[in-house]
Amino acid sequence: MRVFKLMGVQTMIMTNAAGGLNPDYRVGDVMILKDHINLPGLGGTNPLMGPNEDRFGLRFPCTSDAYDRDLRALALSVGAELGFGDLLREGVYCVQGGPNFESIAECRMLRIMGADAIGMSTVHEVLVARHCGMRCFALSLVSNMAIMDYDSVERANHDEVLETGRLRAKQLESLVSELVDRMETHNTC
Ligand SMILES: O=P(O)(O)O[C@@H]1C[C@H](O)[C@@H](CO)O1
Ligand code: HPA
Repeated sequence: MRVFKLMGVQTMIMTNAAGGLNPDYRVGDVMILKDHINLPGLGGTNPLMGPNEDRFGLRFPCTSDAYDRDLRALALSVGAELGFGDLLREGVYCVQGGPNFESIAECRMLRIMGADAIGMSTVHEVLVARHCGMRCFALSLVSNMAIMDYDSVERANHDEVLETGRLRAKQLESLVSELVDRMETHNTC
């Protein structure tokens, strides 16, 4: 992120695959991140740990405005214009350390905590990007539904994640391309 910053990048667009926790979500939905829960961060692991690099940003950065409001609104309208507005959601992404998928009890806890989707990436990048003043937009492809039921015979697996990625690749490509075409290049932060 800091190399991008030094290269003059002002806006970061990030994508990930995530497990759906919100029962209204379906495999193949696309969730625009409006906020996150940084589980490793709450546990004391954070990419901004260590001496602060003052030339990049503040020691104690704010995260309540991590995901740019204008870009979120633009993505929703672009998705609607492209004809897949019904797939689009806005929600809270929770990051865990991985590489294992979550247990049933963990999924239930995360849902109670307010997470709509669970994954293993993106938040670290967002924290460093925001620390140095870059505008952030991120979306999650709901590649699988988290297992919440002890009677379920389903198992989270990476093959399903990859398969859903292939299924939605073209739509996500057009969404991101159109977003890039239309977004203002100036940094509003
Ligand atoms: O897009 P990311 O890397 O967050 O994708 C998720 C997390 C793991 O890399 C993988 C697990 O299936 O998908
Ligand atoms: N959990 C965590 N990370 C993920 C998942 C999941 O269910 N799906 C894709 N990445």
